[in-house]
Amino acid sequence: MQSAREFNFDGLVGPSHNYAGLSFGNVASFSNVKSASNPREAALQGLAKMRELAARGFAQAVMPPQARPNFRLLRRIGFTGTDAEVLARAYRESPVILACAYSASPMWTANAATVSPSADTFDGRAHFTAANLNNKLHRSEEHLQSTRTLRALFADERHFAVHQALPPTSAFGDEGAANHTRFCATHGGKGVEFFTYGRVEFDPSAPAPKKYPARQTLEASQAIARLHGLDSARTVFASQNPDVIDQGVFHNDVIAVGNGNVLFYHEQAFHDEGAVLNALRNALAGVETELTAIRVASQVVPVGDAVASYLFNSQLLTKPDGTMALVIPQECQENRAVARYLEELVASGGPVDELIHFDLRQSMRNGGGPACLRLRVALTGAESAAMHQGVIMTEALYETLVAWVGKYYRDHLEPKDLADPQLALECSAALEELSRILGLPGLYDLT
Ligand SMILES: N=C(N)NCCC[C@H](NC(=O)CCC(=O)O)C(=O)O
Repeated sequence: MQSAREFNFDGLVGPSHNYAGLSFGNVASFSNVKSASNPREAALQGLAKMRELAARGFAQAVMPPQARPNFRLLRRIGFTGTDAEVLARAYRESPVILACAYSASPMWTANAATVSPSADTFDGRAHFTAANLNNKLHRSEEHLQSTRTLRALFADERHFAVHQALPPTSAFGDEGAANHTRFCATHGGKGVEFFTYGRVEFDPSAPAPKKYPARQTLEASQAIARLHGLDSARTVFASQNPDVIDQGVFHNDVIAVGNGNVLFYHEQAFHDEGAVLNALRNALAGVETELTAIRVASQVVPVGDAVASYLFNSQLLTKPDGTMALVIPQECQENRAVARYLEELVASGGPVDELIHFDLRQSMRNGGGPACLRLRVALTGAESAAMHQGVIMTEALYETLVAWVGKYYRDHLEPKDLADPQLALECSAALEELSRILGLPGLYDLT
């Protein structure tokens, strides 16, 4: 068995970060619609998290933002003319579609792809499938750039396979790693891949939410397991609890997180909690690992508090000494039930003995916590040497990116600002420089 480390690829927030209320079913996105955003602060908050985790010795990398506005989308739906004319007409006729074309949503890289480390796959390569995100217009074209970015970062086909997104139809609704967790004894050893879904396209009698959309289907999860060549004995599929989707749990990573042999979850997360635990225990027995389940009861933390604080949208990270730290948003400290629970958790003598909290308010107001902002990629030594090195977070890269943000980002964006042609020019100048900073000259197809 080869040893491996888990890299967290955090999304760098793009210069057009704004609040447009585009995600029906995501409570924060809906409640902050049309409020003013601060893209500069958003990017700096994300960078501060990356810097701190890198400084603590965790393997940390950065995933670049995507080109905005998405002129390709706007032109394809009939907004023609010069760039300035396209923006003016879109703003006049459909400001919400203009907001979709401007969304900085690729910052939530947990939704960029599903990743299976090489220890789990049939051909011993790390496999990635870009997520089609076809439930929401503003996210439905991210996969084009995500595939391009992943192929630029993981170009060596001896080590990596990057699959294009699944067909963009509701049967294959796929939201990437937000509904996927891997359990293992060590990152380099064989693991159990755990897929959660909210709906089954071809079984109308299967559980499904009534009020909000289920973004992930069983069919999509199964397709990814097939593409990645996973062993069925070490793959578990589980239905989310549709009632919690209807309370704002639009991705499973809003109600559960896993790392190593630990599943940290709310008792209402799954449709059939007992069956999920049994399936995970059985599959883990095959890799000689015992599941540690940390279950949070509704009496202690009601679902509403979990959604408001993003307690479970935390990163559970294994420290060099083998204990785990929970990376939480500061909203967890501000919620009484959650803060009390967390005090008890770290004092309990269990695997989690440290809390690391961050101010991620700008992202949180769109429903994106610490776990949304990162894509986990477990890599062996040879694989991490083969990936593009320019995105690995170092103190020097941090300083460079802070200066870059200071040069290009606004500190105030309101809906009316999206009509300003100057903003589009600022965004494209910023990305042009960023691709030079990261050493990825062909990263963007700006034609
Ligand atoms: N849980 C995970 N992994 N990711 C969070 C994604 C948040 C994102 N919000 C948004 O896209 C809001 C955009 C707006 O309303 O302006 C979404 O709903 O897809």
